[in-house]
Amino acid sequence: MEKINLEAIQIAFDTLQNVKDTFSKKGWFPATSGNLSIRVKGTPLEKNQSIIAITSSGKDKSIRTPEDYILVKMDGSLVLPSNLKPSAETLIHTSIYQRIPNCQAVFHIHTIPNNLISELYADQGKVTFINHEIIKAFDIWKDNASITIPIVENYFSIPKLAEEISKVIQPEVPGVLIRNHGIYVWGDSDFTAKRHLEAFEFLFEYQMNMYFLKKFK
Ligand SMILES: CSCCC(=O)C(=O)COP(=O)(O)O
Ligand SMILES: [Zn+2]
Repeated sequence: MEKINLEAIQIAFDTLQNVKDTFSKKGWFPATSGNLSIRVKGTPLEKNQSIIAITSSGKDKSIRTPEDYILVKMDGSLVLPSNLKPSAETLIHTSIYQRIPNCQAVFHIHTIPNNLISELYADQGKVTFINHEIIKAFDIWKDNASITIPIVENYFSIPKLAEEISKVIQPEVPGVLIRNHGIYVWGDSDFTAKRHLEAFEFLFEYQMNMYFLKKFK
């Protein structure tokens, strides 16, 4: 059995609970969608030895239960025997931890704005935002700042989806859109991942509103 610090597990579960409650209040987990994870063990350099705490699959994420989180290894297997099922999208989380140096938290949500933007710009495979103050939330501090987020197709096979995501993501842009599915974001802490997610959702809502304003003016 893996040696894991019990205190680290408790901190990770408590953190995920706070994030889950906060996102749930924003309506960011419709119809049991979405999943969250935090690295519990292993430094970013020991990518394959890492252990993450991740949300269980198919739960109503607005409700707290003792079965909400589970520990998994980088191959998606459980650290301890359990009847609980980790997120069906666990392999997307583990591939992001393995691909991105310093990744400590990965959050995934489905919203109308992120789905609409992913569909509107799917043919380009990316969407760029320029000259928004909120781009500073991605630690980009310059005039005429821009950020381009990649968009991948929504494959039914999670290993295939994880592989496609792994191919397009870059450490400098902490997110990826999946067409008509949702967004994955990450950060070097849960605080940073949350900031990135809020900034992306702000940009998507802005762009969506601007699209309709221009169409009907
Ligand atoms: C009704 S949501 C379909 C699955 C999904 O996309 C998702 O984000 C939730 O999956 P999980 O297994 O993590 O609950
Ligand atoms: Zn999803």
